Amino acid sequence: MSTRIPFLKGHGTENDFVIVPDPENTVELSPAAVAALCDRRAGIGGDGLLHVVRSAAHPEAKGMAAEAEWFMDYRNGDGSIAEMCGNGVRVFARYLQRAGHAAEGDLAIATRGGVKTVHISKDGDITVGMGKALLPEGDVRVSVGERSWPARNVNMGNPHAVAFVEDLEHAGDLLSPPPFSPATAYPDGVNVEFVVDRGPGHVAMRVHERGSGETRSCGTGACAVAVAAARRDGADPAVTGTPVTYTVDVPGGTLVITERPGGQIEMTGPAVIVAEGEIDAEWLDDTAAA
Ligand SMILES: N[C@@H](CCC[C@H](N)C(=O)O)C(=O)O
Repeated sequence: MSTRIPFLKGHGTENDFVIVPDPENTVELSPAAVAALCDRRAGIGGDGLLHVVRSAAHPEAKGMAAEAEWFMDYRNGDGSIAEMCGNGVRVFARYLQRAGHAAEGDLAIATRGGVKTVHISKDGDITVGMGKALLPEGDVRVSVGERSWPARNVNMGNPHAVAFVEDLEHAGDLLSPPPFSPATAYPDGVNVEFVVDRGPGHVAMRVHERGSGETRSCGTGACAVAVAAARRDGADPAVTGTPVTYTVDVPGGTLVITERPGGQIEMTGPAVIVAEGEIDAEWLDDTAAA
């Protein structure tokens, strides 16, 4: 009988993930293996994969082990690596709670974007301290078909281009990455958000994620959108000393983003585990090798 690898499936505002608990980092997850697992027809299906490893057991996270016991080794659905995943880190925390590795309250999680603190609350939502946004200077444009828009360049550990549009339908089918200019703006690719206003402090977005395609939510993207909207609206907590909160509707739900006067951004939203099972290791090896 072939070896079985435990997995779970979870989502945060319908940004969905295959979760592979692997405390001692013994499961080899090549890019091809991750893409096979995230395949929605031939695999389990997911926008990305959360490899759950003890920080001390992962070469990229050893240095964070004193601060955070667990490392979120996040991968995009195409197998590529990203610095950070805002919905993923909440789902990661939910898994740790379910597995008995964490209780309600605060928990530090190591990510490639540094150590993040999540708060698991009684009401079921999970808040994550996302750190500060960087707003690199430079004009960027993104386009879809004949239309193009100026985009705000926001870095949440990973790169985002935020475009305010008149109608979310103008983003089209988002089956391929929206072109951007100048072509040198994002040498490692970019996540692109299309945003419309819904009311004061309230916006809605669609996103094309680097390495995953259009997803029903993106946590880092929602934070980038909230910061871009705040600056557009003339709100900067560093100047006023007052926190600024935006509600961001995504196709899969709603996220609430608050930027504090020190620049720290907090994101609150749901995180759900929906299933668990076992992966056939022989299938995974064969598929990844094909
Ligand atoms: N869905 C995530 C972002 C995942 C990484 C992104 N695709 C990238 O390549 O930067 C989120 O919730 O933040």
